[in-house]
Amino acid sequence: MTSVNSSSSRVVTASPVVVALDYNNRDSALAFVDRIDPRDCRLKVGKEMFTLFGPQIVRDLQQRGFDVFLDLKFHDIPNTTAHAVAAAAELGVWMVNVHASGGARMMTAAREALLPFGKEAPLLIAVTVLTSMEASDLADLGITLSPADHAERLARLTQNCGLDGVVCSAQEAVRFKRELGHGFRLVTPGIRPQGSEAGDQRRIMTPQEALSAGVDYMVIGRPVTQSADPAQTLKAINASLGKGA
Ligand SMILES: O=C(O)c1cc(=O)[nH]c(=O)n1[C@@H]1O[C@H](COP(=O)(O)O)[C@@H](O)[C@H]1O
Repeated sequence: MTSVNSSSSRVVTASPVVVALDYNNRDSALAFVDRIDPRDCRLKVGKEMFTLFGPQIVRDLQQRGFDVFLDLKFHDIPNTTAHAVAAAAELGVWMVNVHASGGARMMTAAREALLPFGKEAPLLIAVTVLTSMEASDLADLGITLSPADHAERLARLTQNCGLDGVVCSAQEAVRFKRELGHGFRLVTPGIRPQGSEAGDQRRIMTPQEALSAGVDYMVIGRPVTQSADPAQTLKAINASLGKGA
C-alpha cells in the first residue's frame, strides 16, 4: 500500500525497511539509489555521507522520492542539540536521532525544538546502547548494568521525554514493546535476510523475526547495497513481510 504526498515528490511506503547508505562516493550512492524504488524502502544517511557530501545529498535523495532518516546521533548541550534537530527538520527529513545518554534536558530541548514544525516534524528517536557495545565497554564507563538493562533504562528516559522511539537491538524488541507499549517506535539494525552474510554484525535477526518481535523500522545495509539485484532483494524482503509495494 503506497501513496504519493501531493505537496512533493515524496512517496509514502508501507515497507519497514530503511536501507543504510554507507557509501564514500556520491556517484556510487546515487547509482545504487537509481536502481531501487521509493515505494520499497526509506534511506538512512549517516555521518560519513553527510560529512562528505553535506545536506545536498539528502535533497538529492528526497528529489528521487525517498524519505530520509538523518542518522547523525546528536549528543551535545541542550541548546546546541535543539538547534541541530531543528536544522534537520528544516531539511525535511523523515527521522532524526540523538543519543539518549545526552540526558533528559537535552532530549526535552530537542523535542521542543520540533514543536514549531507541527505535523511536518520528523520522527525524533534516541540511540540507547550501540549494538557494538558489550558489558565490558559499559563497565569501562562505570555502568554496571547489563547492556539490555541499561538500554531499557535509557529507553524509558527517552519515552518520559516525549520522543517517538529508540534505536535498539532487535533482541530487545519484545521486552521494550511489552514494557513501553506498542506506540513507542523501535528502529533496529543487525537485520539479515535468510542466507545473507552476517559480516561484522553479531546478534542478528531475519526481517521476519524482527517484525514478529515488534520492530517498527529495520535498518538493513550491505545485504541490499551489495546485492547484484538490489531492487529484487528489497522486493523479496518486503514480500516476506507481507509489505510489498
Ligand atoms: O545507528 C545505527 O544505524 C546503528 C546502530 C547500531 O547500534 N548498530 C548499527 O549497525 N547501526 C548502523 O546500521 C547499519 C547496518 O548496516 P549493515 O550491517 O550493512 O546492515 C550501519 O549503517 C550501522 O552504522
